[in-house]
Amino acid sequence: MGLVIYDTLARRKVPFEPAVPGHVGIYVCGPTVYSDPHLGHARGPVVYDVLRRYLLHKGYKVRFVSNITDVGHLTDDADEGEDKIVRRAKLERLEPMEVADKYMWSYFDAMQALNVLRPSITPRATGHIPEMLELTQRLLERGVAYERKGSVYFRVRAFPEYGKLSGKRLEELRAGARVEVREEKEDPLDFALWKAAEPGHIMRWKSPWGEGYPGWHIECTAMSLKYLGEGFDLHAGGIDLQFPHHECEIAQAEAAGFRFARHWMHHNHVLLQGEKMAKSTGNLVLLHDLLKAHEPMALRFYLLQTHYRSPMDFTWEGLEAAKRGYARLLQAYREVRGRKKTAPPGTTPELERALDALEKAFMEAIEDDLSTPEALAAFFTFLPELHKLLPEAKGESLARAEAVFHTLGEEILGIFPERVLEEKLSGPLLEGLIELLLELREEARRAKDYEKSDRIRERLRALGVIVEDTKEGPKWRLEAV
Ligand SMILES: Nc1ncnc2c1ncn2[C@@H]1O[C@H](COP(=O)(O)OP(=O)(O)OP(=O)(O)O)[C@@H](O)[C@H]1O
Ligand SMILES: [Zn+2]
Repeated sequence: MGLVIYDTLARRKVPFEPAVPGHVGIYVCGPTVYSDPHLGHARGPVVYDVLRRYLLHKGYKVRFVSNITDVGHLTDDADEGEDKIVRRAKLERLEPMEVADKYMWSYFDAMQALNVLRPSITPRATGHIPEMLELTQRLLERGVAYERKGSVYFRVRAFPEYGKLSGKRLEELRAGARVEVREEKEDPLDFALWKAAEPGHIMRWKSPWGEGYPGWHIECTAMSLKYLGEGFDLHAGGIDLQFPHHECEIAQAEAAGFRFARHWMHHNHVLLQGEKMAKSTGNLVLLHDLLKAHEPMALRFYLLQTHYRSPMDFTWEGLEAAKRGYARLLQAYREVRGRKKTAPPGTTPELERALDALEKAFMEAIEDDLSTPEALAAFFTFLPELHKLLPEAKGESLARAEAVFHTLGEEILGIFPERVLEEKLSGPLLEGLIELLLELREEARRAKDYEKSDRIRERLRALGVIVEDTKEGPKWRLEAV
């Protein structure tokens, strides 16, 4: 495979070679489902969807695991604070699982609209408590974890490689660490694997150390190892997860004696007015609002216009520009399809050469650390050439052009689902056409051309549109059945 990715752990671009030939295992940290998703939540799924689509195109079998966090993610991302789901449940007066389901489906709906392939497995944290308990137990047995008052903490001191992913140094972290209110930890850097449930805490499970609930980091270690096995190919997520979440995931897995992910990828944030778009701060644009008002594929195109490792500043002007760019591309694809139907047989050598150049530039871009902006640029370099050649283009070359649009645009980038190619007449257009026919019919009646006015009414009736002449003029309705 020619793919090279920037591996956060190696701190450089490395060839992406799966451990088992022909198979790729990917784990992407999914959302904590306590509110509706914002645009930032779509970036990772769309980026890793392109990676997955590229691998599928290359013939790999891909197992793509992306979890749902429905317990254990606390409000301050550390070991204090309230569970995000529980807090929302109190606010909305719902069961915690009602909150989780409500926002999980809200997230899935948005992902479907964005043409993101469904994960092969979507494990929920609450469905994997036994696996987390087993891993915690194993860490205790190996002396890298300890129990205090029903909670179990990971002993960071016992894992000298802690910090290798984020490049953070233990002394600096320790100097900057908050001193915990409860003096349970041996070291402020230690983190919870299991937390004792306080009286009244709703989400709780039985454990060897009393009733409690899991820490956020242990979820992903347990679920990724369960479904992808030791030494799986890729673990990915947003850069905010690099530390502490992913650093802790590595510590838990490796201190337990398991080989963990071979490669790590992190996508940068979507920003709004220079700040991270985030539900916790309310600095956001909701995905559902965007998807209602704008073509979802233009939104996907917008996300892909920035390289995943660069921050992306969301602006309304940027979105409008992306819509125009996407429309140009889609229009060209539709024209190719239209012309192909009537074109004479044969090939057009210049078009063949332009397609060769497009395919080469596109694949080089994707294989160079998933450079979707350059892959899109390759299309825009191709467009003027295409428009020049279209009027004279021959059938076989047009058929190839259509296939190239499909392979690169839909199979790999996922921006041309069947839906956008159908040039369907929509409601407002059809209503306008009926109104226009009724106007012409009125003109015919005024000119006493009854043969024409009756013909219009009969033809409409045959199509299921009933025209009635009333005192206020002609009215129309659709036949009930
Ligand atoms: N603005 C953003 N841009 C890109 N990715 C984001 C952004 N915000 C969150 N993510 C990513 O979305 C995934 C799910 O995030 P999660 O639900 O844990 O977010 P959160 O931290 O609870 O919410 P938020 O950060 O919005 O307050 C993570 O991989 C995270 O990195
Ligand atoms: Zn995770």
